[in-house]
Amino acid sequence: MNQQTLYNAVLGVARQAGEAIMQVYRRDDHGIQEKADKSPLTEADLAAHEIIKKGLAQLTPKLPQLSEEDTEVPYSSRQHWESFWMIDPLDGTKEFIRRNDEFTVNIALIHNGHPVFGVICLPVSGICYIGGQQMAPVKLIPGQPSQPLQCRPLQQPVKVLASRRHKNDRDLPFLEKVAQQFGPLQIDNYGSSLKMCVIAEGSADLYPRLYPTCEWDTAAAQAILEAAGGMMLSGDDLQPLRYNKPSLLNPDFFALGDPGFPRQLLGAKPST
Ligand SMILES: Nc1ncnc2c1ncn2[C@@H]1O[C@H](COP(=O)(O)O)[C@@H](OP(=O)(O)O)[C@H]1O
Ligand SMILES: [Mg+2]
Repeated sequence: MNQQTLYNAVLGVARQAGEAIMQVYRRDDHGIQEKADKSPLTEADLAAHEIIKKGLAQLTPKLPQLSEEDTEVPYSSRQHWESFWMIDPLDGTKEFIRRNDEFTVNIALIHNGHPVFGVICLPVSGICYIGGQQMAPVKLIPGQPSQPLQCRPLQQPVKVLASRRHKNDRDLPFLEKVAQQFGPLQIDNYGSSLKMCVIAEGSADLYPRLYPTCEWDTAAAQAILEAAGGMMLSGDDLQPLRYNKPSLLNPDFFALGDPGFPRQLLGAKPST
């Protein structure tokens, strides 16, 4: 199977997972449980996980998988993986539970610690974002021609994206610094990896994430955003986020539509 055929087949797997999620979403009862870390888990997360696991195993039997719903594999094993699938079967579980439609299916291919391909689907609308190093990034809207994704140059008012649920007391000092340089900001809130997609389609400039996330929350989005001309930089070293680390937690990061965004605004971490 050539690469484009494989990537399109992975898109099909993500869409199937989205359909399974919608079957649960339409029910009154989402089958909510609590995970060991107190975060919620629904029947939809598990149904999507199973579909993706089986679908990717059929397509690429030799490639390992790491999913939010199956993180048992120890670092001593996975550190030897050159390529693997990184999966968040349902990103934005809290949005799913609150029924605001802002949740996504995320599948990324990681190669040597970097995401080289990603697909993100929004089950409610059927919209998908797909792209990577070997595939021009596009937005797929059901019933419409595919739309190329291209980040926009930084413009004023600077449009900043933020989580709906997770905030940090370092957010405000950081945003004040950006506003001092660029003037009043426009701030929009979205759940899930959708925030990076909005930057990739050229509708926003910046998403500072100064609150923890895990590698599966960002991998697919990073592949798509980078292919669209943007960046996802670690707050630690201002280098692109890396994957398959001993800890699967991401550092603080900044998703940028314009790679020329002033580094001095990102570099000095605001005091806590
Ligand atoms: N304390 C924490 N540690 C690690 N990741 C966290 C976290 N709190 C939230 N997240 C991550 O943030 C994601 C939601 O981001 P947002 O607030 O932008 O919608 C969650 O995705 P899931 O819904 O897949 O669990 C979860 O992985
Ligand atoms: Mg997630």
